[in-house]
Amino acid sequence: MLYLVRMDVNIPHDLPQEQAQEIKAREKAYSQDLQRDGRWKHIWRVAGEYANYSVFDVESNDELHGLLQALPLFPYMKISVTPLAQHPSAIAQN
Ligand SMILES: O=C(O)C[C@H]1C=CC(=O)O1
Repeated sequence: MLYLVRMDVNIPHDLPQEQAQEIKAREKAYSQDLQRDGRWKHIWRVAGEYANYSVFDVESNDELHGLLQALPLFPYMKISVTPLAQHPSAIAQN
């Protein structure tokens, strides 16, 4: 199942810089592991914003929720999820 996910990041200004850098490094490693195993299919920066649009390919809502909840930046993100279905006019099956 495919999901379009938007993540808006809002790290509090009073979080120590070193701690923020450590969380971002863990986030990057976690994200890249999921990209390598194929469950995090796309990640795009929203131009001009500390936000991304991502596409996940997972088995269920529960699996997606588990992956998102484990994001190191999860406490500092607003996340919105849109389930995707096939469009009848699409020439490619995703
Ligand atoms: O920078 C972001 O958009 C937030 C987050 C998502 C993946 C990652 O490495 O950082």
